Amino acid sequence: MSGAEHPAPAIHPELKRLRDSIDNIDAALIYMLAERFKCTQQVGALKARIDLPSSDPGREAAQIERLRRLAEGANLDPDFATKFLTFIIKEVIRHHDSFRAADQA
Ligand SMILES: O=C(O)C(=O)C[C@]1(C(=O)O)C=C[C@@H](O)C=C1
Repeated sequence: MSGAEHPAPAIHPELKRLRDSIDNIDAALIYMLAERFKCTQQVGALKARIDLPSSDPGREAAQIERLRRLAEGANLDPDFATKFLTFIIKEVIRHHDSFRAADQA
């Protein structure tokens, strides 16, 4: 069925404006995450070179404490901020581990 027979319904202008902002914010998040992973990739290489473990629970605890404080100040749920950071760090540790495994192969 062609789009001409079923044209998309008109979108409310306020919903369109809000969705445009959401799309910009989502793009910024992607670019920021990509930059963060570029950094952590270098950290992973350094840690493999100087023989440090992939994870650093003390550093993570400090990061979580700091982000929870920032989240509270920004009216964002601190538990969500914790979950979000923990999710990202878990992926970083996976990258560190696979870098080390490839390096030792
Ligand atoms: O700072 C480090 O040591 C990292 O490896 C980076 C990072 C992070 O993504 O922020 C990841 C794993 C560590 O457990 C702590 C922090």
